[in-house]
Amino acid sequence: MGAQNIWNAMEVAEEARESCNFNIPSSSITIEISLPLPEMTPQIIKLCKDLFKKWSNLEDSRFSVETVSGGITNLLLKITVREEDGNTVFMTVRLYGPNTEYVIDRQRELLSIRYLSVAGFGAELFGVFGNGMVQSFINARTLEPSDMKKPNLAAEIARQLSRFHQVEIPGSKEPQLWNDIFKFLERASGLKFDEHEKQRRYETISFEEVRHAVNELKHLTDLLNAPVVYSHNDLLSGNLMLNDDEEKLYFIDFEYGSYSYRGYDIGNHFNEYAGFDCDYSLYPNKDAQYHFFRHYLKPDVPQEVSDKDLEALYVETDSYKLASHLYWALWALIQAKMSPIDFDYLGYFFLRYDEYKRQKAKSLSLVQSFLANPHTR
Ligand SMILES: Nc1ncnc2c1ncn2[C@@H]1O[C@H](COP(=O)(O)OP(=O)(O)OP(=O)(O)O)[C@@H](O)[C@H]1O
Repeated sequence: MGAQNIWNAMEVAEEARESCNFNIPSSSITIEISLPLPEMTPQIIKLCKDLFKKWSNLEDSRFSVETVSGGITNLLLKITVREEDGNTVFMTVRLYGPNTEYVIDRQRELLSIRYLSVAGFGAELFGVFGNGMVQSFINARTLEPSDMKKPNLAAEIARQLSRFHQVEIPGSKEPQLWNDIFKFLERASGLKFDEHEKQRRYETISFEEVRHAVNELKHLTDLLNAPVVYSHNDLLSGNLMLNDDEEKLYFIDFEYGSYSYRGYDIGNHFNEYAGFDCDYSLYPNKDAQYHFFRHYLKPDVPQEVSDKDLEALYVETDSYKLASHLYWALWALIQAKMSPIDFDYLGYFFLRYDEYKRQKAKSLSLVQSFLANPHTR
């Protein structure tokens, strides 16, 4: 994962276009992400004119550019274009953050965006350029962590996730979870920090122990033969948007999407109930999980889901939630070294790894007794 250079977006666009037969405008322009907005604005306008030829003669004053979010990973801008016929177009321009190619496979992302947007998910892709992409602006509010547990919203997220998991993305259907975790582990275990304090904290980590944890969990979860689906893999509140008037829920941000285990996507989502403070006591209880599973497994007739199917998905989700802790813990270590963002990524590693250790015994014994009981399978 992430082996390609982000600057090969043109090749990526070409490949996506060829394989999907979609016509995505592309531009070779790259935009320096660290520029202040007033200096960046003329370059963004130039980019829009280069991508969308119908605007090439439109006056610059008809474009306005504002910041939507500095995100943890990217810079997102809102572009408003007032066309001469009175029509107004709203778009977003996303600039990839520096070094994000170490944890994000842009080729995989771009291909999936195309197919997911055709299936009705996320923003529409309008164009790609050297270090980013242009998409439709979604008129909706971003959810808060506490929204996700509201029964109506949880049911809607489950229904949408069920549909999302049915989308077929061309290419290999091999689950990527463990490949990604092993790649992260390899990278994360060979880091060196310039700052003494960071290096000291990093050296307290036993990678032998982490490797053992990964192998043990892989071995056990493999025995579950969990269904493999196209997974979002980062379904946190910030990636869920809701238009309250239309009661329409949007999944956004497919940067981490890949074929993976359905229980992983759900367990990862449940871990996000912990919110920005990482309060894992907010992980949904069994009743709340069953509510979600019913709407996920049988969106039209949730009450008809069998106890056996509920229990199986409960065990699957509960074991893969551990994999989500390991994944994001290792991701954080790489970010601690690579990301220019001032965030305590090392601290985040310990938060996720410690939570894995806290949950491990209970979750592993649950899956072991499930596997040992032929009636549950
Ligand atoms: N197409 C869109 N239309 C309107 N708002 C959007 C759109 N895409 C993203 N946003 C808003 O910008 C925020 C950040 O977007 P996104 O999660 O894609 O960026 P990111 O840089 O990957 O952030 P992070 O790394 O924190 O997840 C979202 O939470 C949402 O509020």
